[in-house]
Amino acid sequence: MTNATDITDEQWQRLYEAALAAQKNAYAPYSKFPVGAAFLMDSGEVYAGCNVENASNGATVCAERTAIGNAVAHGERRPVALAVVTNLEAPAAPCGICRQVLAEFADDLPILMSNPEGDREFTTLDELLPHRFGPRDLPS
Ligand SMILES: O=c1ccn([C@H]2C[C@H](O)[C@@H](CO)O2)c(=O)[nH]1
Ligand SMILES: [Zn+2]
Repeated sequence: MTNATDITDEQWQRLYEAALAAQKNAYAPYSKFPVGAAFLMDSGEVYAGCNVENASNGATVCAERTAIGNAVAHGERRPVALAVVTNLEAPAAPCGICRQVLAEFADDLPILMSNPEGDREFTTLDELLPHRFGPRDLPS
């Protein structure tokens, strides 16, 4: 199982920079809360995304979900690390919907939560979503 210590400082830095760059493209005219996210996949490739809001609030998509969609659209399936950048002083964790979406593609996942100042906190999907319902729970 991949954990934060399996990811090198260089890999975390690369992910952070990709998430920070994507955050600059966030479409967040309603919340004014831009978010960037970037996944390192088992291929070694990095895929980023940003939140894309909508005048119909419920149609808003979080950065984590546009980023995983970007990875999946490139044929990738297995994320090994995630970095999320928000403008909060205390870096924010992915929302509940995104946690469930992450659980579709990873059993566990080290997650870096950061901001443009470079403050860093680490968590994992296991910590954020214990006792989850996932693809393994469906009858085959
Ligand atoms: O982890 C998070 C939390 C929130 N948002 C977005 C959704 C919405 O556009 C804005 C405010 O909730 O932030 C994300 O992209 N990721
Ligand atoms: Zn979310």
